Amino acid sequence: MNILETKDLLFDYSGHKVLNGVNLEIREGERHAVIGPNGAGKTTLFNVITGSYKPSSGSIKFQGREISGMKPYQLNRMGVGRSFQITSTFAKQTVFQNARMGILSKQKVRFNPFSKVDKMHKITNETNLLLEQSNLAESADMPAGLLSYGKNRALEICLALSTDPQLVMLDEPTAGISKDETKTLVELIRKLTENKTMVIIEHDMDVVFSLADRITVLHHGEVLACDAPEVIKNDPFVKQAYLGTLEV
Ligand SMILES: Nc1ncnc2c1ncn2[C@@H]1O[C@H](COP(=O)(O)OP(=O)(O)OP(=O)(O)O)[C@@H](O)[C@H]1O
Repeated sequence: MNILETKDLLFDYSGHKVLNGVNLEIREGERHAVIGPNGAGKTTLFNVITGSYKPSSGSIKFQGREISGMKPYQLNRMGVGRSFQITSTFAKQTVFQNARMGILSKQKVRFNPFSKVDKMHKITNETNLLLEQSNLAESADMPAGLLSYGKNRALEICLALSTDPQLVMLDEPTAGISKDETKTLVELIRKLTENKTMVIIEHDMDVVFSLADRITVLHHGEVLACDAPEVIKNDPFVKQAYLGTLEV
């Protein structure tokens, strides 16, 4: 069953067509990578699916329900979580406070020191558990701005998952981090997205091929191919889109 489907999705920036009829099918429970050359429209597609941009036309269905045009917070409440390419954590807040925000929003409550003690206690426990699972427990009291870049990316993923979404969308989670940090982050992503559906935009092909069950290739705002990694790896049109050559 498909958890997410887009049909004939169109989007343009003041006349500059970026999504030219995207038909995407994401199966429930899979880890799905969206790849494509720079400027193919990957981030725009994410922004349209997660409600930051309204599509010019076309349909987006999440769990069978039309979500096109819904606001990001509505989609978040329905079970769609996302991370951003650019760090979106609050630098002056501690790692714990950053993580707690997501947990609070899931419970639809604001932090209030006068709230019932057991309610806040539950939220503190959940936050600590999430930080532990994300290997961030030791940095809980540190301002997020002082984390290493790699740990900040881990916090980013932790935030995307803090609302316990069924579908999590990660935009280039490993951008700008070292090979070693990438390995650690990939293992973290694998662990945290178990039993969830994940869609990831990623340029690092080692990450793509080690994580993805299926891959969609976007090219000039259209789906060029969608298949298992072994098939995509050997697709001559994909090679051409990436390398500008048809050598096989
Ligand atoms: N805010 C914007 N206003 C106008 N054009 C934009 C805007 N954002 C992106 N574009 C253009 O839309 C096209 C697709 O950009 P997008 O960032 O979605 O591609 P991408 O596949 O994610 O690229 P990359 O891999 O480099 O991140 C590009 O031509 C880009 O210049």
